[in-house]
Amino acid sequence: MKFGGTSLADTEMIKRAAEIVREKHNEGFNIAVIASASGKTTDELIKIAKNIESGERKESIKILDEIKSKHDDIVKELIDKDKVKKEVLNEIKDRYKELKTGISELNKVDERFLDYIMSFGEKLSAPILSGALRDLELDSIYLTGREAGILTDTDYGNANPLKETEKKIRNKLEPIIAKSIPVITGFIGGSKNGDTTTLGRGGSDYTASIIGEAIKANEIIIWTDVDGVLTCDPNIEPNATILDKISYKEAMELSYFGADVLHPKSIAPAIENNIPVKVKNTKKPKKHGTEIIKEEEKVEGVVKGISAEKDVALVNVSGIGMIGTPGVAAEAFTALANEKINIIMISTGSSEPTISILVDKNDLSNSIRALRNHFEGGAIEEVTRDSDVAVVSVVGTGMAGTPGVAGRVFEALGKREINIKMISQGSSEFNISFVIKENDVEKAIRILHKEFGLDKVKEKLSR
Ligand SMILES: Nc1ncnc2c1ncn2[C@@H]1O[C@H](COP(=O)(O)OP(=O)(O)O)[C@@H](O)[C@H]1O
Ligand SMILES: N[C@@H](CC(=O)OP(=O)(O)O)C(=O)O
Repeated sequence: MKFGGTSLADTEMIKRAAEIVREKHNEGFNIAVIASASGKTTDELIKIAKNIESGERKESIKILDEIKSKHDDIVKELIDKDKVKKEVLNEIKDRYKELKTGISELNKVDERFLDYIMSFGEKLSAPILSGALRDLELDSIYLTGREAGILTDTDYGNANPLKETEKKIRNKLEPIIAKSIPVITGFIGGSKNGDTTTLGRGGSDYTASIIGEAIKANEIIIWTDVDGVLTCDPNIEPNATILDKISYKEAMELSYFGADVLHPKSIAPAIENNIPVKVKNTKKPKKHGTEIIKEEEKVEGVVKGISAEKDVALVNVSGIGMIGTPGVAAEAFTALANEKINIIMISTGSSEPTISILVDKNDLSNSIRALRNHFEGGAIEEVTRDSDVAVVSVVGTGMAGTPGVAGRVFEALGKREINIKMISQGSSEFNISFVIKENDVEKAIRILHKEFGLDKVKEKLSR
């Protein structure tokens, strides 16, 4: 079971989370619990890092003090047993002192130190949730991701578990789970050289599936603040409806292109072992939520969901000299790969020789630099950027082999004057993704949600 930041945001929510764990335990299940940082703590920790960078040390200590007192207040209100309360408050005090010392000793925040700072949110919330379980007379211990066996590479900010992780987790957790309920920090791991690493924003879902895979869990439950995976982001379309069942593939596509409710990497470990992933609402544990499984359920409307990602940018590489010059695309990809830049989407033009490459917005400057450096003086005449873009993805396994879906998508958008800058459809045909102006995203999602009747499906969202 993984509880997201929204599910651990305050005393009331942590109480609910602990009750959910108790109920499942009383049904006879062995459980490993993964905790995200409480509420927006990770964002606050990033602010600390930014303040250190800009020399505002006083401000960073002020934010740290606020984080400490917020967590202290939760513990005082949440935990009744004096012994447990003392243990958890001491843990918070120790972590506070550790980070305060770290802050006062450093002037520059490199990516390694940023991971160290960001890890403190989970290091504060997980002991609290474990304490809440002990307060309910359950046997529980608190572990960091590293202590649980998550060993990663040193790709700070986006670390990947090493091969030996699976066995390490199994050896460590199996004996614990048999007699206790471990509460493990989500999002963080440790490298071989002893550094703390993080798995990418929203990465606690990934921790849950890494651990679920290692201990061969019967199911992985992601507890969050909505009733499940919805047909689209409910903040954009309030008529979003709940998807009872979706396939691993559909969940991967929706999360890859912006459905925050799941981390895109969290599905792969579940697929390997065919472990069902459930997404449920912490405030309404009795509701069925969404079940993510292997089997594909084709729905009548063909399209199941729509997602969008705004943190992207387009890089265009163009020049007459590219015509008939083999290997230009390969060179562009290599230049980006050498900088560890992930290519989200590509398209090529023939009348105007252009290669358009969609990358993460954070990678834009590095992409431009890498391509200009590589191609300067050669076949490429121009490397330009367009950061006023977003990618929208229309997903549904039933789309494969159903003619006319793309036609409907683009006709509906064309009629409402939404200009398409780039299109991609994989050979699996259950996903059409396209790039539009950032400002058009909300409008496009609402148009397509209606066009494919997604607002008419079963249940509406309730929070
Ligand atoms: N297709 C979608 N289905 C469900 N939630 C979505 C979707 N797209 C975006 N979201 C957003 O994701 C949020 C849950 O993710 P997140 O804020 O990371 O929660 P948690 O703290 O539980 O990890 C929801 O509150 C919702 O606003
Ligand atoms: N706390 C981390 C990891 C995480 O997964 O959080 P959440 O479950 O609240 O999305 C973050 O904010 O990125």
